Amino acid sequence: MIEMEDVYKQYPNGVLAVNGINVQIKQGEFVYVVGPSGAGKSTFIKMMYREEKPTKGTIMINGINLSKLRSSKVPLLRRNIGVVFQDFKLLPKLTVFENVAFALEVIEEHPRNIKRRVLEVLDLVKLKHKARFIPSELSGGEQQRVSIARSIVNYPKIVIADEPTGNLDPDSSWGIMEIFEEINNRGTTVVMATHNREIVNKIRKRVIAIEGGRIVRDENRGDYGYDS
Ligand SMILES: Nc1ncnc2c1ncn2[C@@H]1O[C@H](COP(=O)(O)OP(=O)(O)OP(=O)(O)O)[C@@H](O)[C@H]1O
Repeated sequence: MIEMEDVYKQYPNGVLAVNGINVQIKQGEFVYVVGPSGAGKSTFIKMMYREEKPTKGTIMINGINLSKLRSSKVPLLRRNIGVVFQDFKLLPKLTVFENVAFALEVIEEHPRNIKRRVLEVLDLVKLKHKARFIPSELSGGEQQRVSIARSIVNYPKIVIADEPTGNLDPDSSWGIMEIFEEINNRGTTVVMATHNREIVNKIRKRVIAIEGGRIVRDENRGDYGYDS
């Protein structure tokens, strides 16, 4: 469960990016976050994985109060939340396998378990056959699939994606969405900020629209609702 109560975020330069948000997202939901550029979508989701701290208000993630979470405990939180970015953020010199294995090596998982789990998630994203490739040898869509594999390798309860199809062509984008749906079908909460109208209107899910740092619409099976 993700819960925000009366959450505000003002950046040091004075911009009020989130202006009083109250929301609850239950375990297993799939939520799109939509809205115009600069509306506060990224700030809203960055606060869920403590990339940004709220200026005011309470954020609870699976019972953990993020405002009270010590910095030393943030890595522990991140292990339970997978994050996917628009620009993939893969390590360029590591192979696909190594990029995905990295998160398990950090927590000193047994090498045998690492291999089994990495191959399992690479199979889910249909990239087992490219385990030895490096990112520059892959298409954008394939690189994003690696980054999704990396995000779920620790069995997180929540996956947060910021504009995951933003750099991809339509075909690759639909492939990425199939994977997110599969992850969600297995019980993982998915929160996705997106500008992709076609996807939001076709694969109907809960839609939270943000404008000027506030939630202006929150609908189950909602539509994208903007022209561009
Ligand atoms: N680190 C920062 N420091 C100062 N201001 C910021 C910072 N990050 C974002 N902002 C500002 O906060 C507001 C909300 O930005 P945010 O990135 O959350 O919007 P967004 O809805 O995700 O936009 P986009 O769709 O263009 O990604 C904007 O005015 C932006 O300029």
